[in-house]
Amino acid sequence: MVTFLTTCICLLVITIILCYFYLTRNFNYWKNQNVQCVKPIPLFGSLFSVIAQRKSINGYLNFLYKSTTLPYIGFFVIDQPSMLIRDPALIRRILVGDFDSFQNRNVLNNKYDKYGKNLLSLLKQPKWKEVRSNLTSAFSSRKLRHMVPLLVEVCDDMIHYIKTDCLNLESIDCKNISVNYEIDAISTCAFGIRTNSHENSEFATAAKNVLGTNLLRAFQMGAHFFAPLLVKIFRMKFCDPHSCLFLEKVLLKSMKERERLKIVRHDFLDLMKVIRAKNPQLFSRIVVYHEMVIGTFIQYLLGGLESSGSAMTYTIYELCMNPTIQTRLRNEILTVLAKHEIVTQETIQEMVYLDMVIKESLRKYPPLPFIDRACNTTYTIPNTDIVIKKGMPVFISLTALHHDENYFPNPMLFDPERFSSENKSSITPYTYMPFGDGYRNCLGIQFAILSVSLGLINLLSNFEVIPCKDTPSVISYERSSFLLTPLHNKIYVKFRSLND
Ligand code: HEM
Repeated sequence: MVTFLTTCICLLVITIILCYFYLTRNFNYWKNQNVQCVKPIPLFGSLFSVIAQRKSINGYLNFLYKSTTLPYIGFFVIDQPSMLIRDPALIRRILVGDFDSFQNRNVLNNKYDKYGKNLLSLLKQPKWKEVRSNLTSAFSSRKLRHMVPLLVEVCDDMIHYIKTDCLNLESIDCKNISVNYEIDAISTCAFGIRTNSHENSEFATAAKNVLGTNLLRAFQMGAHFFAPLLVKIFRMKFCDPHSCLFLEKVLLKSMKERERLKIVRHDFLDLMKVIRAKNPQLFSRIVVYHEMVIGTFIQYLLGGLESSGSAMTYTIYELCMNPTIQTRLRNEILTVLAKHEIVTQETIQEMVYLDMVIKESLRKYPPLPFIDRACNTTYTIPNTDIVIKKGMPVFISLTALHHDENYFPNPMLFDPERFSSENKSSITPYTYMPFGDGYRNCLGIQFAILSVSLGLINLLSNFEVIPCKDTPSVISYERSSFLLTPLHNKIYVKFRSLND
């Protein structure tokens, strides 16, 4: 009995020692190359504060950025050496000049994940390039022109909802209104599905739950970035499968209906038919085609609803806290609208101050607060001996760059003048990138700006936004989210009719 117990203890000690050596095998990687780095802890790497939920991943990258003035700093994602790039010139190389060495994101693309495997943002080369070039034309200026009247209808739903349900409320969560508006905007413009998410629809709930709202979902998503082994072992999914299944059924029903009635809308679904006809070998099986369409539908919702919804929310919040800016913007909107019978893309382009306000809002609050790339070759940082090995992730903190006093003096001040025609040329390249940059930047930039602009035009020409008792004086953020999500995912304001 004693021998058995001794053997067990010995085996346990040996296992612990082996695990220790395995988990710490890379811990000298940066030290050996004389790169400043954060001291790692076995099992957590440098991410103890993130795993313990003391900091969000965005908060951690921000902290790393501020902890040095050097062009880069090393850290460890569990056992994997990783790097935060601070220097704009090196950022430019990674995103553009040396893109061939940084074509993929660090996030895992899991072949067992029916919905996740077709998300463009998760795809790896060479499939990524093929899909991206096919999808790019969905957002051409001609397509966007067709979308304006559809977006106007969706704005009408939002304004109607606020007028009938919100005006006598003391506080209204403008995040919920903005996200509902964006769900309707993406669904109608890209897929011809007319939803009214403000009316508490099942569709809106499923769309919001794709990313998930609870801690387990946050963990599963985070694991795709930081613990791919766990994803493989436990066959985790990037998106919530129940919500995806619901959305799949709605989409397939809408596709069948369009086939039956021979409806042509020149939207994303029609574009997918053209792509299929041009690439029969790619979509030889209907299941593959459907998976691709559904994957893209979910990608647009994922890419669009939280980020565009947040962009609109934070802009509303800043306008609420800065009444002078709000009045100036409303005056511009009303003056331009008075000159035109209908709103078109040209009408929106005349609203120069609106563009400045949105840009400043995306600076102060980049909805996707960091971007990442995985090195796909062995890369030596130019003019140094520092090697980034194949497979190593590099990160760029958008929040940290956007809030860097050296690039944006008095960074916490909401000042749209930074983007006036006189001032914008003095912004250092690669320090302002709310949509990322380079070949793998955001696919939906123009659509995002169009939908946020139209949403704000309609809100401000109907209502005044004022603070209420629940409006925070400074915004705090959720620590479990990798997006820039406000605390409890809510921001309260009050809407007052302009006719009062
Ligand atoms: C204000 C709103 C938005 C913001 C701030 C935003 C921001 C971003 C950022 C920072 C990235 C990563 C870029 C990089 O790694 O360099 C990204 C990627 C992406 N975004 Fe957006 N986005 C917005 C709206 C949208 C919309 C409306 C759509 C689609 C309808 C969309 C679709 C995508 C896709 C598909 C990708 C992945 C592109 C690829 O990997 O090739 N985004 N977005």
